[in-house]
Amino acid sequence: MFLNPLSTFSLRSSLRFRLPRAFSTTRRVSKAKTLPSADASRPFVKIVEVGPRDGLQNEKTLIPAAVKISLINQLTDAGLPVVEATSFVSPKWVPQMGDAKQVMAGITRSPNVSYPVLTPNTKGLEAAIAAGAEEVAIFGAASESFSQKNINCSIAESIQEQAGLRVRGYVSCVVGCPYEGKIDPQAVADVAGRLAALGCYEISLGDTIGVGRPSEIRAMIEAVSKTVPVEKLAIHCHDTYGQALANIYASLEAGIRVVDSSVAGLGGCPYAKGATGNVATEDVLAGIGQWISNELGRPTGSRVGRALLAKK
Ligand SMILES: CC(C)(COP(=O)([O-])OP(=O)([O-])OC[C@H]1O[C@@H](n2cnc3c(N)ncnc32)[C@H](O)[C@@H]1OP(=O)([O-])[O-])[C@@H](O)C(=O)NCCC(=O)NCCSC(=O)C[C@@](C)(O)CC(=O)[O-]
Repeated sequence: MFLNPLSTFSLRSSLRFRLPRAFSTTRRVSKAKTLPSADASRPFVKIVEVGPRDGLQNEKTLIPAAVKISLINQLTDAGLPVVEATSFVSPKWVPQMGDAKQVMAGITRSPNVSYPVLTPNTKGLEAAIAAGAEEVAIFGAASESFSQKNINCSIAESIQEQAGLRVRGYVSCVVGCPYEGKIDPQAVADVAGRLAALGCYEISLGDTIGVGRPSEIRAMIEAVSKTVPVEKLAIHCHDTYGQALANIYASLEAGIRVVDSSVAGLGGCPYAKGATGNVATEDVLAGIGQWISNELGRPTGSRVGRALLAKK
């Protein structure tokens, strides 16, 4: 019998994590005067599962569509509220996502779950709509070189291409770029601001190559939140140097309440050499579980949480 390992996390009850008092306004004011405080009206964290898209796009061996469909269905059954399903990009650039239409046709959609798909241009958008996508994610980079390598156009062109949509937006390379090195937080704020101006309901800030440190993530969020309200921001951390959980913690302190993650830590970007997978959904859940247990002054009741934490 196949045992769904995610079921051990009781995901259904942990889709939205109520934050402990450590993140209440009173305790945060002294820490971050310039950032909007986490407050009682936003006491939950939403997980956006990106495993089927970001997680699989860089796999060298073509994965059968049936396996991708089964993965999405299992993640849906586990209770995740958002499962990014695939991307409508050029199969010449990312062959692994060449079956996007088939995947969209094969999944069993839950009315309570969103299945955004990544679209780089109008052609991708049209194909996504034809395949029944109800939500798309668009992406720009904070680095001009990464934009050229990733989607073969400038940052400005990438945003123009998709103007007029109400969609989720990504900004890649928010602290570091594989081609340009360190990225100025203001460059991130500029791209995020333009995506927000297009009407993106949420903008996910991607540490694409996982080089960020908590202090840099915090400074970057501080800069972006002067342009885009922190309520509209999400964090998307790759775990190349094992800093993703610390960076997510810093993001929560800075007021972010949406965290992208990928089951089993799958992932990587074909145009970001050396970048490893996203932070694992299981680790985010175990980390948050450990954190709330600490707040409550008792050990976590999760066997998987204990096993994962024992390894750290
Ligand atoms: C944007 C393009 C297409 C430009 O690629 P191009 O070669 O400049 O585009 P083109 O307009 O010259 O078209 C070339 C060929 O692709 C076709 N084409 C054109 N568009 C599409 C499409 N949508 N779907 C299917 N086919 C398409 C088009 O029809 C043509 O076919 P041909 O005439 O040669 O037979 C290409 O660069 C591309 O597909 N890039 C995708 C790269 C990608 O998927 N990267 C990974 C995602 S980003 C990421 O992972 C980061 C993120 C979001 O997770 C956040 C983070 O971690 O920071």
